[in-house]
Amino acid sequence: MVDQEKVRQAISLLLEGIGEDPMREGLIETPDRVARMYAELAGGMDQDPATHLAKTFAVEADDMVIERDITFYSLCEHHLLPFYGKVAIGYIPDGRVAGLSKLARTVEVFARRLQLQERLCAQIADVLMEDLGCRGAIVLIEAEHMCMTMRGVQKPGTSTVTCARRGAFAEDPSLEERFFRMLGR
Ligand SMILES: Nc1nc2c(ncn2[C@@H]2O[C@H](COP(=O)(O)OP(=O)(O)OP(=O)(O)O)[C@@H](O)[C@H]2O)c(=O)[nH]1
Ligand SMILES: [Zn+2]
Repeated sequence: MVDQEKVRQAISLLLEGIGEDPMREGLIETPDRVARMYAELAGGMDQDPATHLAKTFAVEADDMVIERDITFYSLCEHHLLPFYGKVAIGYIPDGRVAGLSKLARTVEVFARRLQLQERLCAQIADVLMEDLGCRGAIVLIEAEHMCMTMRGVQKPGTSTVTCARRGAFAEDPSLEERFFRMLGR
């Protein structure tokens, strides 16, 4: 749970720290705005991803389901700067499928917190295995990290690709190949 009062105090101090006057007109409401912003950007910490995957639909076939180009925005835990990009999820159902929107909602739960791209990828794959109860899951994330573009090493255009494979996808490389073929990669 984001303690908005603490964030307000911290932002006021931060403004002083960078040599600003937190009482000047343009900044007077900034601590409050930023506190509300963090409640939104870190709001995933209060959510249980299992709730989105609790409701499922029975299916006869166990064909691969892919949802691609799920846009996300997260914050890197090292610099508190955004990293953002797209997620592709593939899974092999075990008799039940999730509502399509619930995959994107699951991404949101884990993206809306301080993250590492690798952990974001792994958490999505794990929850699909545990809470959807599928036979296999694969999660591919391609993202740009602002801590690598606007500061530090300053390499705009660099993208980081991570992939987590679970269950059938970890055991059978042909499934992974099919996933990438279906994505057109
Ligand atoms: N593996 C991984 N690294 C990340 C992620 N986001 C940011 N980083 C990296 O975290 C590292 C932190 O390195 P440090 O040396 O502790 O911090 P720094 O001095 O600010 O590093 P520079 O970014 O190289 O200036 C950097 O290499 C970032 O690129 C992520 O999602 N996954
Ligand atoms: Zn970073």
